[in-house]
Amino acid sequence: MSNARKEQDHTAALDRMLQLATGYQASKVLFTAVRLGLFTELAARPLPCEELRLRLGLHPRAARDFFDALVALGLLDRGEHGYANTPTTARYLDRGRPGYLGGFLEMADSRLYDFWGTLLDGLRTGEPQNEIKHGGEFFDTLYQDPARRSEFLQAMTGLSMRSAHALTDTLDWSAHRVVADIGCAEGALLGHLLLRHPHLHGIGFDLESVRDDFDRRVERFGLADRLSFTAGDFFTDPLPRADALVFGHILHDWDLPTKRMLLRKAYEALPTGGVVIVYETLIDDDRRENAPALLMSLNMLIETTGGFDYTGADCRGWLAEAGFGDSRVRHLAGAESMVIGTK
Ligand SMILES: C[S@@+](CC[C@H](N)C(=O)[O-])C[C@H]1O[C@@H](n2cnc3c(N)ncnc32)[C@H](O)[C@@H]1O
Repeated sequence: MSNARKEQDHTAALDRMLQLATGYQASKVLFTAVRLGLFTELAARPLPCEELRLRLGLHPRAARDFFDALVALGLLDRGEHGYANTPTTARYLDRGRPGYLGGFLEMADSRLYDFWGTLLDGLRTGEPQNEIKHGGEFFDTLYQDPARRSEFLQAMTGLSMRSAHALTDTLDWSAHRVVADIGCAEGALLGHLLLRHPHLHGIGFDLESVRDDFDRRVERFGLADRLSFTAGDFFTDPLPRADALVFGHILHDWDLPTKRMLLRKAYEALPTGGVVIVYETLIDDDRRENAPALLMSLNMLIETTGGFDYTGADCRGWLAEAGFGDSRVRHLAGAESMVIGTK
């Protein structure tokens, strides 16, 4: 390799490193815009700088820099009528739209941003850095505060939306009748799936404390005759009987013995020919490429006592141990993939 080429490579790698080093600034600009409701404010029409500033209650000193930083980051457009949403922020960051993803960003800001500040402590001790840093169980502790519970569950809906759509569209559902979503949160996956596939019935299985949030969200779908909630604890209760069981972002919350236990329970609950669908930010088998999945695994260090993300090959191994004769990995959307095991 020539010296000039080596120098170019260094420069590119250095630029990338510096971009990573200041990534928290860009994150915080995005979080703050979501928290201010800036994208919702722009839903009806573009707004000139001064009007947008006044509506958001910002001091004049840095408002223009803030808005133009969002333009430079590709999160706003600016034209003759002022600042406007991009097609993507209009679709995903306007609180009035059904695809609103801001719940996840709001939670990333209000909880995770500070918790990640003590990543080093987590790496040194192996202990979570969130509300349970000084003891307690994650879901029990979080769900004691109804506002935090709802914020978390809405965040899950936002986080899982793209995979839920991909799962609905890419899998052949014609052979299935009853689908149970284990740890269903607000039930958005089942709502979307059942609207698209009218022959399906759905069971959302989650802790009793999630029931109200589930009912509130699925009411909008008008699916009361085909979609129900079963309260249960997957540590102590059997899983609902269904011919397809979905585990979305469940296994990564727990340690290896729990992951194995849940897949064994899934095997017991399914009829022959039934399927289990596990979806997450699966790490690539060589553990070099899917950075969001590896960062998600570190997020499990921050959030849980024993959770971690894993590769498709890992999951296929656990499925085989649980008795599933056949399994395959399929990409869903973005950094997420699913593993499908057939009994
Ligand atoms: C990380 S969230 C994933 C939610 C959803 N599946 C998704 O992908 O968006 C984990 C879910 O598991 C539920 N959960 C936690 N512990 C549980 C338990 N012991 N039994 C049943 N559900 C549980 C939580 O209430 C929460 O809804």
